[in-house]
Amino acid sequence: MKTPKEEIEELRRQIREHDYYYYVLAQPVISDYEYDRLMHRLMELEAQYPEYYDPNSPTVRVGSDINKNFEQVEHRYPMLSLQNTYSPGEVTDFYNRVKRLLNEEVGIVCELKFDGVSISLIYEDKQLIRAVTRGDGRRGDDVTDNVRTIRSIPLVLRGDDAPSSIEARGEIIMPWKVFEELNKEREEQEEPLFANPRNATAGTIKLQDSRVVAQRKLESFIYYLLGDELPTDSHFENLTSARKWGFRVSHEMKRCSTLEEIFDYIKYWDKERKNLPFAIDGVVLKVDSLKQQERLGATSKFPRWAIAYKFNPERALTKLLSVTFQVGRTGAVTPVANLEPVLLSGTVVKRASLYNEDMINALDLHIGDMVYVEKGGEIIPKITGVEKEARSEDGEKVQFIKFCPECGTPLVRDEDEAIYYCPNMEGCPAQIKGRIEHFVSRKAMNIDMGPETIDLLYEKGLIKDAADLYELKFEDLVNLERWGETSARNLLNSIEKSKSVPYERVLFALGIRYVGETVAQKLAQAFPSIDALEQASLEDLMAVDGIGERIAQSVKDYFANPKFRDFVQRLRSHGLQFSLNQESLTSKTDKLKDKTFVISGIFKFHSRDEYKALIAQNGGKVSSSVSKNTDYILAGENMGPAKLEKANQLGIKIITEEEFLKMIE
Ligand SMILES: NC(=O)c1ccc[n+]([C@@H]2O[C@H](COP(=O)([O-])OP(=O)(O)OC[C@H]3O[C@@H](n4cnc5c(N)ncnc54)[C@H](O)[C@@H]3O)[C@@H](O)[C@H]2O)c1
Ligand SMILES: [Zn+2]
Repeated sequence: MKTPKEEIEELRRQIREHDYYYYVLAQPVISDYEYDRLMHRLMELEAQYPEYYDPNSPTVRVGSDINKNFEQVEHRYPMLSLQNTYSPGEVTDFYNRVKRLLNEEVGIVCELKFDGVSISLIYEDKQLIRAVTRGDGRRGDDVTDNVRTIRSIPLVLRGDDAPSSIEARGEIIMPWKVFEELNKEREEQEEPLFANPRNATAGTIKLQDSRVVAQRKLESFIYYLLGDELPTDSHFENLTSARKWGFRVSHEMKRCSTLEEIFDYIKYWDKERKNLPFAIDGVVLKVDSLKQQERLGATSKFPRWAIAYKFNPERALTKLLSVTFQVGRTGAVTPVANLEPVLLSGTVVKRASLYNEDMINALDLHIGDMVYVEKGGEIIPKITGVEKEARSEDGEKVQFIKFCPECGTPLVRDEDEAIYYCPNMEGCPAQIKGRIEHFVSRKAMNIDMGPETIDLLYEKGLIKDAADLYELKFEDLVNLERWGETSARNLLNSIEKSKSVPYERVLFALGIRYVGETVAQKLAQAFPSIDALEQASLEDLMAVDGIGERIAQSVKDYFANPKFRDFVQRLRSHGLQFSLNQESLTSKTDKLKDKTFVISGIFKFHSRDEYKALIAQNGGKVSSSVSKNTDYILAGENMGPAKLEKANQLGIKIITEEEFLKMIE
């Protein structure tokens, strides 16, 4: 049995550890709910044993996000956290307490609790001069350059009645859609996924390259104003005015004067939050009058005039059957939990991501454990806790493997990303096959072969890398088990056809680390041939919009490796496209003379910009909206329904990519 003192110390240590993962690394290893339980237990013990008071305890201090890569700035007014609760009873207590203390009419403003990163914006002479994170509550990181890229944050305040100097506090958030795209991209690149939009935002706002921040499409909401020039005593009214000055203020805030109204608001948003385009984790209740706020004051950690009610997470309890370790094409090893199927927010969950070793250790997982699963958005569910009481004796502790499950090579750990890699790039079958799979995928070379075919050809020794595909012969294939003339011919045709896949997709197909589809397009535009790309210096590469040091370095590393240079050389000798097709880009015809096109949807053969260029080169015009002047709609997959309807109404001809390319042949 632990003594209370030991338990208090242990909790403080654990919470500090989790603060570091959460605030500094933006990679929490336990759920907020678990964290809040630890904190709650610590508060309970500290109240019971006041002799162990410590001014540095996490119960008295704001968790710090300070990062040594930024300059720290003092806050003019301390930036505190919020008292939080999961219990409706404590909301009632809060309401009764402020009424009793103030002993007069109290208005309460209910707001959404945006799940992002808090920011302080300083305006002087109506100009944004600084943006600072909460830091440790007294000083925060100066992230002005990054914040300037967020469209919904005004750089200059508008209107004659806007105060000349003011501090606006709010939340920077990443909408679900952006979050999901970012994670999808990271999954393709085998980079560690962000657990939720809050962590993705926290990671983004602390990036060193503002250009990358700009691409992440962050948004913001302002929820508090400070300064000597505020128009009224009402927090609600002031925020309403702030809209006119150019701030984005949520329309979902509501002024309430009874407990009943407050609970209606809470109930409504507990359901309705699923329909919001961004994450919220609760609602915030604030005393409306600034004078009353001042009378109530604050502790060292939170104001007494506000409370956050947090929603219970949607989670399910199920059994952990086993853990498998998957090796991807970059050698990154990801642990995956196999679960007894369980229903969670409408879908059956069988597998969950375990992210990395730190997470496995923090959860102290054993096979056979009853575990909690939660969903962070539409993506893969994750394990957020273990029901320790339900643990059976014989369940083996889950340990991260030390050797590659595919080739037996000892794994190496990348400390920056807390990820294990199999370093056997050239010999590890999982990596070799993974690279070929990537090479042939639809968005890359679009060669029609599935993982089973790759497996088979690899096992037979017919392919050892993607360049070998171009050396396959009819005789190699036709006698394979369950193959015949047709399948052999189809595959060879598909391979042959891939030789005309444009340069930027070939670049993507190479599988250079961090070079996804979009990056490949940018590189191809900036370096129109592989020779130019190979010769580019780190600075040349970083001069391209959206290419940071990490990507640039990865490209340099790729071409510095003789094995990869040789691989590229072999592909080249087979006639793949290694430069932008200058001829087709400059050739001018008037095949599309006087024709106006609207481009809509997602395309397989060329990018949207390339189609625009092709239309222009052939004498046509491109317009962004459908009107009676439109001659053709060039439609890819998932064309917008509004455009489709309009086109049908006006009787405009809709053509496919294939049809379009025929027109300019
Ligand atoms: N999982 C983990 O390991 C881990 C670790 C540390 C902290 N946490 C989580 O973070 C919480 C503590 O973080 P915190 O101190 O930032 O508190 P918090 O996130 O619970 O609440 C305070 C924050 O809410 C934000 N907020 C959003 N909408 C707001 C609004 N309308 N008005 C005012 N503020 C609004 C502000 O940024 C404010 O700083 C914990 O309760 C826990 O849930 C989790
Ligand atoms: Zn391996």
